Amino acid sequence: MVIKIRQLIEWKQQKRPIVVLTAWDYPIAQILDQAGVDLILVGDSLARVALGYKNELPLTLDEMIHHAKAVCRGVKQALVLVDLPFLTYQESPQQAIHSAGRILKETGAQAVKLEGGYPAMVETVSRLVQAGIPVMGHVGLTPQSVYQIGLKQQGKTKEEAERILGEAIALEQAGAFAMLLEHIPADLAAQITQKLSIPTIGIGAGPDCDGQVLVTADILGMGEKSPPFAKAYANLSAIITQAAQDFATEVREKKFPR
Ligand SMILES: Nc1nc2c(c(=O)[nH]1)N[C@@H](CNc1ccc(C(=O)N[C@@H](CCC(=O)O)C(=O)O)cc1)CN2
Ligand SMILES: CC(C)(CO)C(=O)C(=O)O
Ligand SMILES: [Mg+2]
Repeated sequence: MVIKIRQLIEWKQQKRPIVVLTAWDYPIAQILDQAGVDLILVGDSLARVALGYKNELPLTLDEMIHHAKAVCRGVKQALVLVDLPFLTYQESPQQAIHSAGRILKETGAQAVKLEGGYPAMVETVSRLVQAGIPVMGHVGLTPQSVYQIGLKQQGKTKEEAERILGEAIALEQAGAFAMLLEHIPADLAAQITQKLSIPTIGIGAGPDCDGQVLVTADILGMGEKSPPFAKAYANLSAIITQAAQDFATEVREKKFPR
């Protein structure tokens, strides 16, 4: 990991966009790292895209650590950051320090991300940062609250937009080093980006964030139900299907091996 956290603030000041993608295993991490991605997020979206769960909630800390270790083995340059899974940090600051501590000690990742900017979570972020653990905040659509808020865009009303802006400011004051903004109106994301001195990383948050993230399964055309804001830059599921069918045909026609 050659890219350091202090670098991110310089990139914001220089208006150099920050490139973030998710990874969940060694080969994908290695390819993304060598492609020059700045930050690699071991997102809890791996629950869906790698493990077949219907949402992020079932993912355990042990499962996350298992994947994060594989990712870190493949990365030389990028900064690796890991999502704290659902209910591995919401109980108390102690629980958050314990979980984040396991991630940093057991995987080699440099930072964690957690969801929410309500007062108790701001306190948790402050405690993590005081303990020496770098934290990225995540506001707007927080997928771990799917049973309360669904997966629709957040921050459409003036009150909601003000609450999200306030959460982002409070998390920055608590010591977060960057802020993920998910599925909020572009003008709200632009306003938050302008107000914060730490970088914002957007997903479904318009073009004016300091960086952009997408889930790698979505950019590869492997996402089963990709969000409306995702973009597929390849169609890997078609390529894999073709390769599997070509192999099957050659085996059945006794053309492979030869
Ligand atoms: N692979 C994949 N998985 C993910 C994410 C991703 O980026 N890609 N991101 C997180 C989930 N976020 C969303 C955000 C929006 C939607 C989505 O689809 N929204 C519809 C509404 C869907 C609904 O209401 O049910 C809309 O129009 O806004 C789905 C997952 C975690 N899992
Ligand atoms: C990329 C992002 C922000 C999408 O919610 C994420 O947190 C994940 O992949 O788990
Ligand atoms: Mg996540």
